[in-house]
Amino acid sequence: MTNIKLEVCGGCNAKIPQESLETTLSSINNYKRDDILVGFDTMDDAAVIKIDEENGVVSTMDFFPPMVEDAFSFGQIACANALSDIYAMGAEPIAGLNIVLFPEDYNLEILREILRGGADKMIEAKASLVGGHSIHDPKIKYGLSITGKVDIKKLWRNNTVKKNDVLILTKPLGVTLVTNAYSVGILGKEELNKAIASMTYLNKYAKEIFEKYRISAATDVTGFGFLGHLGEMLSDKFTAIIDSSKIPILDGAYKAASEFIFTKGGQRNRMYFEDRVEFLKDDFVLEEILFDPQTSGGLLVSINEDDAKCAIKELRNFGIDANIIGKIYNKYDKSVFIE
Ligand SMILES: Nc1ncnc2c1ncn2[C@@H]1O[C@H](COP(=O)(O)OP(=O)(O)OP(=O)(O)O)[C@@H](O)[C@H]1O
Ligand SMILES: [Mg+2]
Repeated sequence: MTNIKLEVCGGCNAKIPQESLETTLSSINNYKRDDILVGFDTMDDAAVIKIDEENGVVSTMDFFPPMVEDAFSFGQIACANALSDIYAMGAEPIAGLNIVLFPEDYNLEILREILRGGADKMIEAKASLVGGHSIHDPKIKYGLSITGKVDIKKLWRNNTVKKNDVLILTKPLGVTLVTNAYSVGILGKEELNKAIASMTYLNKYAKEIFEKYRISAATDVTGFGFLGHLGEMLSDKFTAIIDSSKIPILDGAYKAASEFIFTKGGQRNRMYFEDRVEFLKDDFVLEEILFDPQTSGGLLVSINEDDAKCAIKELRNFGIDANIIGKIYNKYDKSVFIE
């Protein structure tokens, strides 16, 4: 154990914005193999390689700077976040490689704690750590590349929502607002600990429940915020009407946004997406929460309306505070309406 506190500067708030990523990637030449089922062109959560008519290999990587001071918790969060993209594809994680950037003059006890945190979540996921890569760098960054497997007929893509489906979100929003508000003394340990508990919670459990139902599309809500990731799901073909009163929100997030704890990532997300959304309510604080970048956020799924009530019941019985938060319609002038 170490009591040394990490410098907090990141999580998914550190991600390069959606627009910059899309324009940069679209200009890169790429060799197209027939067995690549999902690449980066649809901005999905992970890549999928077809092995045969039934089996696919799923591959993803994620790393970022710390968003909490405690090294063990940071390791847990980074690993839960990396695993999450596998669950968002409806897949099962098999193996992980650690990605470590660590300052030359830092106490190695800190690194051990970060790696212990990551290993703890790999064990919970029943996935094996099989290696990694470690270099010196002026700022700590940690994450994993995860490989998983999937039945390709049951693969969940991010942009295949169906009209009349409803949307379920499995974790509360507001983690970057809460962690930033804690850093400047506006919120206390109680709110921070709830945010950490949410970020370390594996999406494995929600995924295993959703597998029993008709899911047409899924993603995890991370750096581009709830609205950015919802936008990827809708592409330019569908519109969602969201009932904001049903959106789960972390304790303290509303207070943080009311006290003008605006995050850089949240402002970037707003600039990218605000033209596609109509807020039917006058609530600027709620808007900030919907644009807030999430680290290790919940699954956002598009599910058959007839299945949704049973799925919600099962999620709640399991202790996951999920709600039906909206519905999918044919494309209207805006992509999202917030009621
Ligand atoms: N430098 C890069 N080169 C090629 N593809 C990239 C690069 N950075 C991101 N991508 C791809 O862009 C898409 C969107 O990336 P992004 O990191 O937002 O997805 P994600 O892994 O679902 O995010 P998160 O881990 O926050 O859930 C993914 O398909 C990802 O593989
Ligand atoms: Mg993702």
